[in-house]
Amino acid sequence: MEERGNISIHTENIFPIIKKFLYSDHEIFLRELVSNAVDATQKMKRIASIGEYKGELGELKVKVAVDKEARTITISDNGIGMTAEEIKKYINQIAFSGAAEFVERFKDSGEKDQIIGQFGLGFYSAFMVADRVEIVTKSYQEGAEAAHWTCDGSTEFAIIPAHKEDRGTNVILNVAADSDEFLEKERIRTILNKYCKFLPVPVEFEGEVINNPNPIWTKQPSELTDEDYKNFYKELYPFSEAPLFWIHLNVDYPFNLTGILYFPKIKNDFELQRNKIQLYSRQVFITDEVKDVVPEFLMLLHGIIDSPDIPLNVSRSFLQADSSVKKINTYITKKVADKLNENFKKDRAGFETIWNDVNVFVKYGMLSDDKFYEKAKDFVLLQNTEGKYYTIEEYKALVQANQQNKNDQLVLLYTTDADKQHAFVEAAQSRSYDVLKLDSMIDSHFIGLLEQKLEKVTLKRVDSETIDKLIERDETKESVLSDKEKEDLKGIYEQAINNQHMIVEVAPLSPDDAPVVITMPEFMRRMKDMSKTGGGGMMFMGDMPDTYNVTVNANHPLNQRVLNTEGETKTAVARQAFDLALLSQNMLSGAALTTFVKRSFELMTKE
Ligand SMILES: Nc1ncnc2c1ncn2[C@@H]1O[C@H](COP(=O)(O)OP(=O)(O)OP(=O)(O)O)[C@@H](O)[C@H]1O
Repeated sequence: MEERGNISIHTENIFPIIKKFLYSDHEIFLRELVSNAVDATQKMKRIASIGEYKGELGELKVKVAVDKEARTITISDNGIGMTAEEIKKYINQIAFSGAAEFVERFKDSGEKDQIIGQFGLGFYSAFMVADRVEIVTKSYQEGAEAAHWTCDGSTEFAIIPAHKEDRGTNVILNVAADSDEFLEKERIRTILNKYCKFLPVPVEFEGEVINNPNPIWTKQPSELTDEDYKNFYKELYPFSEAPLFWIHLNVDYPFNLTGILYFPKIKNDFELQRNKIQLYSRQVFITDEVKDVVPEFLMLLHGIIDSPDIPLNVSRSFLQADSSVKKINTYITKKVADKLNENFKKDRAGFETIWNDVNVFVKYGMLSDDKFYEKAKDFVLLQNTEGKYYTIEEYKALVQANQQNKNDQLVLLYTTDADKQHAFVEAAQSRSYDVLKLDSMIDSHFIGLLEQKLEKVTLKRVDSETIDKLIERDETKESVLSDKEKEDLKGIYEQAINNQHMIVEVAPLSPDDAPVVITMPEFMRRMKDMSKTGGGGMMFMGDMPDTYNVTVNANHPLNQRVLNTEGETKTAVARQAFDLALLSQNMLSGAALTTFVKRSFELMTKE
């Protein structure tokens, strides 16, 4: 006997609204229906395990089939099935009211783009691609009669008795004219691969099981070998280099979370490596946009997070404030820090070999998360120009005796380019100073962080001052020139250089130091760096030409010669000395270099 009825929901015509809402993400209908089928088989397994089902369980499985001729997609399972009464309750009432609620909540929301794809619409999502949906189902309960339900997405439905041998449910979608793409086998295969790859029950398509029902994150770490982790990484990212190491996440209180996070080999273009963490909920793929769920600095990691506690059906602003999301954030941060610390402690040499790959990530974490800083400060490594690694404390101890200035500040020297700044590095080494290599993009921020966190420590780039001033002592150097001679020498150089952005100063350095030294003060360069990365409200600095200090060494014999030379040669020699200083710092190029070479030949010819 056929029964017809009306689905009792208040919103009329939710179908067109939903279709419009989910326009960009129609494909999730398959995820929803396959997950329902998986749920039904898992419920069956549970019912059998507690002895409430005496019949044959069979091999629990979900099948997906496409019939292009008949224009249908069928999702079948041998799960618990439904009686006609249950269809009325679960499909007519629950599924439809869920869809109605969705429309009510989000129809005026400006955030709809963000929630699309994260909000599981459940069974109703079938109507995004089908103009008629049928359910043929038979409950596992003894003596149950099969039922056949049909609905065109409006609020009307029909149920008739049906003939079905086996327990379980077939959901048949009669694909709508505008959804032809879903009748293509390849399209269906792609969608299954995206969302269903790790569902816990075998999913068969075209005679093949398309999923891995027991992915390694659902197992205990003690059951797994390094090979297992590496193979799984390959399965996820077939084209990536092997990971450096990994963390197996596994908590069930106060929230539920499993997963594996891999440390990839990080290239400097880390922007490109984002969206490599996939979010699952009970092995169903949800999204690879895990912003807000995973701390920002951990977005560089790869892998999988699986949690039913992450609310998927809410908007982004809600997600940020959600307490389980916050706890998950804290937990992941802690696990990552602990893992790094463990690697550092267990195998210092090994840790040093991967430092190049993890340093950007660790520094990024220290900058963006205070709790991470507190843990990482004990294993973050500093590398010097000789390639040796030190922790912060080890390094402070190393330079303590020799690099304290007159104000009791420890001055840590660094280079951003050991080749270009070679003359300065060498000058520093001649005084037995140690020089750190801080040359990645993140280091300019990291330097600021160290100064802010470490007491009585300041960092200076080797070329920010002349060697005497780099680490200031109380001693004053005698000048062999009188004040009048110094004044004259300054005038000669100013005339020879003839550039208002080169500030000339005559100072008594050691006779062994270079005759002319060009430096850019640390604070000036940092402000310019900040303006380049857009921070600190220093935008205007970016447009200013570089200004340098030119220190003329009063005690160098060359400068005494400049003073004593007559005529044009005087300026030529001063200019020559200045150009040589530029040259040693890779600052001489183009026309200036050509002029320099010509002048060199002229001076040599004169001698
Ligand atoms: N293949 C199936 N076998 C048995 N029962 C099913 C099947 N598909 C759906 N149901 C029943 O219909 C109900 C409604 O399904 P629907 O997908 O709309 O919501 P849900 O699965 O409860 O929640 P979600 O929004 O997470 O999908 C299910 O809870 C289940 O009881």
